[in-house]
Amino acid sequence: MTDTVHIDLGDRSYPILIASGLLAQADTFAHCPKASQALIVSNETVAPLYARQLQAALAPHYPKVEQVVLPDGEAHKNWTTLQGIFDALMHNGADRKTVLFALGGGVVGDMTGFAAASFMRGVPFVQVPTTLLSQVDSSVGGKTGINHPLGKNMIGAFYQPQLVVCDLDTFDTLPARELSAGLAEVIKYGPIADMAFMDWLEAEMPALIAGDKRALAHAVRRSCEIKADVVSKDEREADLRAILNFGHTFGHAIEAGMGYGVWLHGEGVGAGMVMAAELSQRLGLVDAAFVRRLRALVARAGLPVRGAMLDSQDNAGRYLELMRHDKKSQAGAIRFVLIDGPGKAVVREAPDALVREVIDLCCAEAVQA
Ligand SMILES: NC(=O)c1ccc[n+]([C@@H]2O[C@H](COP(=O)([O-])OP(=O)(O)OC[C@H]3O[C@@H](n4cnc5c(N)ncnc54)[C@H](O)[C@@H]3O)[C@@H](O)[C@H]2O)c1
Ligand SMILES: O=C(O)C(=O)C[C@@H](O)[C@H](O)[C@H](O)COP(=O)(O)O
Ligand SMILES: [Zn+2]
Repeated sequence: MTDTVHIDLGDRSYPILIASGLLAQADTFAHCPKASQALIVSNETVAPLYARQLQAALAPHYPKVEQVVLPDGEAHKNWTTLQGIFDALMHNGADRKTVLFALGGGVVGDMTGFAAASFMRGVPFVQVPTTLLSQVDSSVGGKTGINHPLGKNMIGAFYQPQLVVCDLDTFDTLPARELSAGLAEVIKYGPIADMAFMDWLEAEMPALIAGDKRALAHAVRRSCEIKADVVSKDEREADLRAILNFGHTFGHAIEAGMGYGVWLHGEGVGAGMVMAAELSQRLGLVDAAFVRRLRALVARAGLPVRGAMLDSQDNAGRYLELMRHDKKSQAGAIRFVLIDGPGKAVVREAPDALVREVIDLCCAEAVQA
């Protein structure tokens, strides 16, 4: 049975379909925009696994279905790879109705969405996420873009897909490290919005790690519900949507500071959530027991609970330098997503001295789960 979560954005509303076997069924795509051509955008890892199935499912709906295969990895989330999508569109004679299908994880999804937002000033696109992370987070909500060497997702656009298709069977081929990375974004929804979901995650973590489809289906559904609710209230991150950035201020600094692809996005978010929780505690917003609880859950998901060392001379200084580029910063002041009591997030500044204390503590070898 297919679960459907609706994201309510007026004329930009769309459904998120969640089930096993969706990718291989032509019916899944019956209500996609009509066009003379579709372009599947995937990468060298995912295309050999799933592009043939998707091509067959799209064939009854589009006279021509083309493919472009990108290099794999966060290090390729840049202008050069984006140009490859535009080249494929131009060489295939794409027009304003051509539909792009993003088949892959968040890297493919973010770049395909940005290509769709900008090609001919906007063509439709569909998200077909194949990682846990992309099903629970990146395929939903319309943040698209590429990285700058100094900062994550610095260039992009808000641009919503027409449809999101979460086929749970794609988890069958997902490496364990990528499953854990996806669990970071799942865990995030508990402290910021739903402590009952955090209780559920604590109980079901062994099943999730083992790839149990029942548990994963619930995690995808509940994550999409929470994200859809937040995005529908604040599509372009005027205020509320920033809570979805919990763990990301530190995490993005780790990704950029280590070099894109060394730490996975979800790994940065895992350690980043622990660091943000430590900072929340120092500001008197949560108690030590809550921080311990979150750290233990992150560790049980197979994620790092310590930050990376970015600079042997002045590690905290390097974090601060990178975090000043964060999109939430205002007038040079870094704004953090903090936990203001379990299940509630707040976005605010923190004194540099406290931030340094947290970085020094969390990047030291002694910190254990
Ligand atoms: N737009 C948003 O709201 C949003 C939200 C969260 C994350 N992101 C972005 O998403 C990216 C991370 O996404 P990700 O974790 O999916 O990483 P990813 O796209 O790099 O995919 C992870 C790895 O798994 C491979 N893969 C994908 N599906 C597979 C499958 N079914 N079987 C086997 N291998 C598979 C990929 O080829 C890749 O090597 C980051 O760039 C992050 O900034 C965006
Ligand atoms: O959708 C959002 O809003 C998020 O913040 C989700 C994050 O998980 C995601 O990594 C997002 O791309 C980060 O946004 P950014 O604006 O900090 O680049
Ligand atoms: Zn994220």
